[in-house]
Amino acid sequence: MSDRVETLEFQAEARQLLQLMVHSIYSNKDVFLRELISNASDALDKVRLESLVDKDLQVDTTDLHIEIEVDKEARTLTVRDNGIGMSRDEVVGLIGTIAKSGTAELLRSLRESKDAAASQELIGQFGVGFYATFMVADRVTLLTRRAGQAGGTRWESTGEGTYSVETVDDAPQGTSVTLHLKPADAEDNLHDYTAEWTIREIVKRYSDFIAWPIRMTVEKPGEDGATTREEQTLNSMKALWARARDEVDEAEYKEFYRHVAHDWADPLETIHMRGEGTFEYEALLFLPSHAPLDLFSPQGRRGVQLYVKRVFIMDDCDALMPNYLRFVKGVVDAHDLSLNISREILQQDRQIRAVRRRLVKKVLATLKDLSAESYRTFWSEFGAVVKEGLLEDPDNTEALLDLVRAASTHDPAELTTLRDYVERMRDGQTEIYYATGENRATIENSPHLEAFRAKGYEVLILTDPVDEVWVERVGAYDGKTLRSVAKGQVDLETDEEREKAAAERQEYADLLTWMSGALADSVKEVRLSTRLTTSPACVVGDAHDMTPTLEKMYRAMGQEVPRVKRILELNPTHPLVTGLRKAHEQGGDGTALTETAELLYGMALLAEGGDLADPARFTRILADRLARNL
Ligand SMILES: Nc1ncnc2c1ncn2[C@@H]1O[C@H](COP(=O)(O)OP(=O)(O)OP(=O)(O)O)[C@@H](O)[C@H]1O
Repeated sequence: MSDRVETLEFQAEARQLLQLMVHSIYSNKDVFLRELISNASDALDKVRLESLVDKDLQVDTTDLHIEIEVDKEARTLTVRDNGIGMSRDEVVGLIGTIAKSGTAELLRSLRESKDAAASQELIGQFGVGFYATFMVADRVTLLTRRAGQAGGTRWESTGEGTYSVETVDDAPQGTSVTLHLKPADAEDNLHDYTAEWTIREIVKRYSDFIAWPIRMTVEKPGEDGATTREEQTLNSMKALWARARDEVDEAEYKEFYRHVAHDWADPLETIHMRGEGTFEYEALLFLPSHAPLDLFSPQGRRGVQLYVKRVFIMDDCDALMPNYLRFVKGVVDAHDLSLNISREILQQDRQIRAVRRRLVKKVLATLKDLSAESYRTFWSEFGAVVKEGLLEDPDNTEALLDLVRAASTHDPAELTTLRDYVERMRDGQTEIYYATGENRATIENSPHLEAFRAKGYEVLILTDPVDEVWVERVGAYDGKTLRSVAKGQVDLETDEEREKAAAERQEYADLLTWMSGALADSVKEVRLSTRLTTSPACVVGDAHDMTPTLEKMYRAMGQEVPRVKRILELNPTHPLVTGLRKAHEQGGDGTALTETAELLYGMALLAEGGDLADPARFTRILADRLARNL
């Protein structure tokens, strides 16, 4: 029946990824088998779970397994499972499309990266799954039937732009994927995937821990010279997390990590623990060595799978790991839960909450004990996420503050801990100074830092968007207030300087009153500064005002926030400011004075990397002034 066959186009992003696979940018082609086995294993997990939850589902789960079959003559390799299978719509939706978040970014990064090794790394982070088959096959056929449904679906493609889907009457439940193999090519790392030992070796290396039997019929020489055929299970099927730590070697942990994390790189650290007593569980968790592309995407994949007595229950078990540790990957196998447990019930469960608290403590303790080098890697990849914990997890504030690393004016290259900052604090210094902004260069050149630098005070340089928020929320470290250099009054002066400042305030009183009026639309006050040594002016906030970066951040998120007027501070030793005072005293031209005030305010905004409200007006006034002085 012709209406049963359809030729469809791959979605644009899928097509681009396939191109990469067909032209095989990834040198380790063997991994295609791991990907197929991994998908089959997930499909078996799902059918077992569905049959437990839905008693009416017509499905035989007595012999769930994966089968590998080769045909040397036809040069095909088939991976078959009797798992959940896919409906026709699912085949089109799941195989013809890439719904994964981060795909667009991945493709953009791949286009921009000229270096082959970097491309491999990127694609490895993303995990190409089923498409990896096109590295080794020039045609792939998939036959599948969803558990509980009558008809099946046959899908086929050469990986070049289109695929066909056909409804078929009879297909066994589950999925079989048949690869029409490209010729072996040792130079291109394309092995002969019809050779028994090759398959055996790949399965052992990548998929030994898979909890379902992976079977293959192998040939054995019989006694009389004839060959006999026999079915063998290729994997040991041992759930890694249930084994004692000293019975698992590094290579096994790494492979398991790749399976759960869909990451082709090695983990940074492995945490294998067991909870005993009233609520028993085993946990095998990993800290990745690099951030996934979707780390900051709300749809991003999160880390921990929940099993109950070896039965897979769910991916992304958010009840077990807080959002700020979403990069932690792994498995928790809880012994005393119902198989029908739902996400909502898990969130409420007292014991699960206790497990989560222990897991969090363990992860934080592991991070604290990482070697300096590993921690550096960790912090550069995940620091911005861990700092979210300072907003989300008040119970662990202290531990989290000890994990924080920040750039500082103390050292141009090395990050510092808060503890080390405190130890370096000067005599009489009671506060921890920090500056926030988009990048180090802008912050370092900002006028706000001048007096701190001149007087030798160390300032932390915070450039992650979350920094603005956590410093406010936490407020202090080790009893020392965290104080922004761009907010409130700064008091770094000696008594003598204080006296001088009081006299200056008298002198400048008229100018300040007049300027506060002239700039009333833009600022709430004009005052003299104690933080400037070289710049004529800067803008600062009141101690509890929202900063411009935060204002921008909220607006970008679509939130309406009131515009916060800031304070303009003048440097009473700068010739432009003293000159303005004199001109004002002598009752100079009102328009010219107002324009000078505007220029001062505009320069202060520019110096901190801010935006002018009316850049055209600023430029015109400036150009007029320069022209008059030529
Ligand atoms: N053997 C199978 N049985 C049932 N569904 C499958 C099977 N193979 C693939 N699928 C479905 O197709 C989807 C896409 O598979 P694919 O391997 O491309 O990506 P993935 O497994 O989701 O992620 P990753 O790329 O990280 O491995 C799967 O999520 C699954 O829903």
